[in-house]
Amino acid sequence: MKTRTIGFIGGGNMATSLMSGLIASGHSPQQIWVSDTAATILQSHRDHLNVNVSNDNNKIVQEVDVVVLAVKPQAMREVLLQIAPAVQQKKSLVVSIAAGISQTSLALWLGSDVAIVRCMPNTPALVLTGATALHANANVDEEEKDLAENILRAVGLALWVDDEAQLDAVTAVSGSGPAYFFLMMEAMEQAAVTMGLDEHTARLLVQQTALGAAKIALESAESPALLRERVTSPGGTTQKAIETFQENGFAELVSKALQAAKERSIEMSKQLGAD
Ligand SMILES: NC(=O)C1=CN([C@@H]2O[C@H](COP(=O)(O)OP(=O)(O)OC[C@H]3O[C@@H](n4cnc5c(N)ncnc54)[C@H](OP(=O)(O)O)[C@@H]3O)[C@@H](O)[C@H]2O)C=CC1
Ligand SMILES: O=C(O)[C@@H]1CCC=N1
Repeated sequence: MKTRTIGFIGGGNMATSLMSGLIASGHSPQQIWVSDTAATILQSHRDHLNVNVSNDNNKIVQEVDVVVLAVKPQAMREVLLQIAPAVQQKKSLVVSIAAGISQTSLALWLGSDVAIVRCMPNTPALVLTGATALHANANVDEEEKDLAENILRAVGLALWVDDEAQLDAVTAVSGSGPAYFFLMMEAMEQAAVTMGLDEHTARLLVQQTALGAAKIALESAESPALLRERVTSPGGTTQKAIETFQENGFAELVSKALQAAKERSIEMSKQLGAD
């Protein structure tokens, strides 16, 4: 497929992860554009990523084939009303990464004939290990689907969902998910220091253990439950820890936390969108 130009509106955390991942996977920085309201952010992207920058969102639409919407959900309405005429005139493919902004809202603010892919990526895109689920509206043709998928696949796993409602669950699982693992790592580090390890040793042991567990889980055909059992010698140390987790409602807590994230995604689409 011909290399396309990609423009990010909003140059914050997620756009930085995606741009860095795209460049690391072989995209030319010259084919990437980014806009932001903060001059310091634009300067940093120009200096560190060598991408094209502008403080004019409509300039981004003019310059690129694919427009990626990477502002906070709260800023989305204003930005879309601002770029809608240029998007319609250029017949741009638009990819939104915003949590809780539905296809209905995006189409209302951009125009009902605009080709829109709504997706939910995550920050490990920065290290080409992202996980993204995508949903296309009825205006997106097969070539545009491939185009959107290729952008997200360049930075990790990319899966399509037919039912847009599933993106609320995806947001709760993989969109927010890296933060849950970091929380676990934080807690394990703190516990390790409390037990007498120095901070550096604690951090290295926790990081390598997380990486090792994720690699085994990915490379093995077996379930996490079976992999867990392999570590758990009867009457040994792991059993004591697992029992402590289970007696204190670990699975219920995780379920409750993910449900809260999913409900927040639904609530955001009502508060910030047109749903
Ligand atoms: N962070 C994550 O892990 C994930 C985030 N997302 C989604 O990605 C989107 C971006 O999130 P994130 O990167 O964390 O947010 P950030 O706040 O880091 O980035 C958004 C950027 O957009 C800028 N901005 C605000 N208004 C405008 C405007 N009118 N025109 C151009 N730029 C503007 C902001 O500037 P300023 O700060 O000055 O307002 C900021 O630099 C959100 O919609 C979020 O739901 C999706 C998956 C994961
Ligand atoms: O916390 C948020 O709302 C965004 C969406 C998923 C990850 N970060």
